[in-house]
Amino acid sequence: MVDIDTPPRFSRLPEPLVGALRELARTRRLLVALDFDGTLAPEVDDPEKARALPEAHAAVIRLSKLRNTRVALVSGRALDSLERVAEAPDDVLLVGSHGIEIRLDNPGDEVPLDTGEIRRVEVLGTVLGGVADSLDDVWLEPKPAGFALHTRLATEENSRIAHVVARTEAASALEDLTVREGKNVLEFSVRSTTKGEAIEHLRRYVDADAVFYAGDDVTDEDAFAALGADDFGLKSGPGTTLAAFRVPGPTDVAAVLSLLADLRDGDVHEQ
Ligand SMILES: O=P(O)(O)OC[C@H]1O[C@H](O[C@H]2O[C@H](CO)[C@@H](O)[C@H](O)[C@H]2O)[C@H](O)[C@@H](O)[C@@H]1O
Repeated sequence: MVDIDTPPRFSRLPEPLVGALRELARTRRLLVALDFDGTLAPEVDDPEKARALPEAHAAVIRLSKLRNTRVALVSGRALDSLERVAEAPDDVLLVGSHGIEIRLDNPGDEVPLDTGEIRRVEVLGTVLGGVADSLDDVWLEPKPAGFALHTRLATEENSRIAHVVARTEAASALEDLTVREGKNVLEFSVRSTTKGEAIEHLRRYVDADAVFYAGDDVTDEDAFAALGADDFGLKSGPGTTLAAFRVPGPTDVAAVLSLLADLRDGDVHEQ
């Protein structure tokens, strides 16, 4: 590990953040866990068109090839959707559906839905499908254990109605649903796993001495809450957070990841 000045291209990053990153880079075994939408990838209207910024994608690949370093993507997306948009190498661990779906190194780590849960997902689909069909520009994204009700392109009024009616009708049709509010999206699931539980699972699986986590949305706060004193939490964008550090958005997240990769492979140099 070298300890020289931060290269000029990283000079916009706050000094306390860079100092803490240098400390983290010395960790023996590191887990780098990353949210996808709003963190690696800028937000777009069509979720299928979201892609990580090129610098973020390159940093993910570099970090995943470093010794004693594992990278995980921890997303609210269904696992198959995350696989498509993330275009990550096989050695990157993937967590989808806010922790419900997990792709580790070996197949068979998944916990399939039981018949009761499958039936509940079907009922949920009928109820939420009715809400989406009744309002312009409100649409339903299916996931294995539930649905995301998207309102990004809807008017404020339709968005408000969608949220109220969907919550009310889903609650009267099914008990004990997990409902999560995100950016222009309301998510319903028949399982209650969180990103925080996913981080704890990954920490044990990787046997990490420290964890780096970056995220932008309300559901990422569960992951930040799972971090300890030796870990590093990075919030992307505005909003209340438990993370110790914040950057304005995906462009700066990419810069932080590039610097972490440089520091971790002892290759910091003037560019
Ligand atoms: O946990 P994440 O990786 O941040 O995933 C959260 C949700 O991301 C997607 O929706 C969000 O991003 C879309 C693309 O930028 C945007 O159109 C939408 O308004 C956002 O809510 C995804 O579609 C959801 O399934 C994820 O749960």
